[in-house]
Amino acid sequence: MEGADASASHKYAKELQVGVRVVQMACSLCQKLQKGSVGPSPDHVISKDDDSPVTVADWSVQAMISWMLSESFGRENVSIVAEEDAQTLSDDSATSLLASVVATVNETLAMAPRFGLKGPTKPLGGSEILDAINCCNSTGGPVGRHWVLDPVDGTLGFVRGDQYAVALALIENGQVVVGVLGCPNYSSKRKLVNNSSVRSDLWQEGCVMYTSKGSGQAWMQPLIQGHGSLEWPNSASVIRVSSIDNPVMATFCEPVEKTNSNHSYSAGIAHRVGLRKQPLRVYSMVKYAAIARGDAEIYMKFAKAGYKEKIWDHAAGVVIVEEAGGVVTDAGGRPLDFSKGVYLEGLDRGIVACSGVNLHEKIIGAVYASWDSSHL
Ligand SMILES: Nc1ncnc2c1ncn2[C@@H]1O[C@H](COP(=O)(O)OS(=O)(=O)O)[C@@H](OP(=O)(O)O)[C@H]1O
Ligand SMILES: [Mg+2]
Ligand SMILES: [Mg+2]
Ligand SMILES: [Mg+2]
Repeated sequence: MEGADASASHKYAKELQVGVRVVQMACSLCQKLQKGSVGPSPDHVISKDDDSPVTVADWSVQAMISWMLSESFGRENVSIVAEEDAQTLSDDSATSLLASVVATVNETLAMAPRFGLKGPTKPLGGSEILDAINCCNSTGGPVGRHWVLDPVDGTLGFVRGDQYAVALALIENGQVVVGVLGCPNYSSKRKLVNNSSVRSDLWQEGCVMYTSKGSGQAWMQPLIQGHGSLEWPNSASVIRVSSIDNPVMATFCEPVEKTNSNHSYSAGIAHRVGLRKQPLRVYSMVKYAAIARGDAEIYMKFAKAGYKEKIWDHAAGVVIVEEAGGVVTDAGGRPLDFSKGVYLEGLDRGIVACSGVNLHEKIIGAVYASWDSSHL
């Protein structure tokens, strides 16, 4: 694997290599569910206590990655902070749901050798799979190593056959040191377009992006197709942020759902800064991927007051954008703090990711100038 191999002597070489491979496996799992070749219909959605959606894909990816990380690094060495828990799946009324997760996970683990990894010698049972999901209950913090996983980020995008991401990061002593972002519907060849009606089967293939902190480079490889002859190690290319720093030419992206980010506030900022293009509304951390790859220059997210951003929604994307040459801060211009546990504690108003300092300064300046008139 270029990129990860090129830095084989690097401190995080093994973490990066395993991380990229398990995210490749997870993307393959999600694509199979989305194509309906395994498990229930991808739009079979269960509502969590906070009314947000979860699917077989979310649980299956979390179980599979948790099992593979434990297998690769030793269960006792692995601390994982992840979005999902297995409470609903453990319920007596959820036997068919659990059966779908068990089948999906085992089918994916059986493919591990194709991705250069070792799977289990026999299929995992329901209790092992529940255990793999439940052991991702670490709360992170300022000391030690913690993996951070969003098994399916942008579940709504996944359900709608649109953009979604598998996001895995490693935090060491409060700093994000490895980031891997799988984007199954974001072609490594085609640009992102503002058209949520484009069906995923027309996107052909997705990509995985990855980096380690301080490497000064971020990489992208196409998805390994789960069929045909597998070519591993796969080709990888360096990605870089856009060089555009004129607001007139810049594209900004933001969440699709108004409930997740204040669209009218970001429109006000865009106007103040002199952005002319329509916002690119994209589900999930694919927004960070678009900045890192140079398909867009600005990402803004202004959640409602009182909403606390979680580390798994940002860790992988932030380090990839930074190493690709970009800047990510809160809306006050301060770096995001991944050392305080599950939440980005102390976050000032929102998140601003930019391809360069020039645009970033303009956006932060506009936030300061406009805050009094905002309605967040
Ligand atoms: N109220 C509210 N405000 C802000 N953010 C919220 C909120 N509720 C949820 N979330 C988190 O947002 C994640 C999806 O963010 P996106 O940027 O993909 O939003 S959007 O779907 O494009 O609208 C989503 O990630 P997933 O749950 O992994 O899909 C949530 O962690
Ligand atoms: Mg969710
Ligand atoms: Mg998420
Ligand atoms: Mg999620």
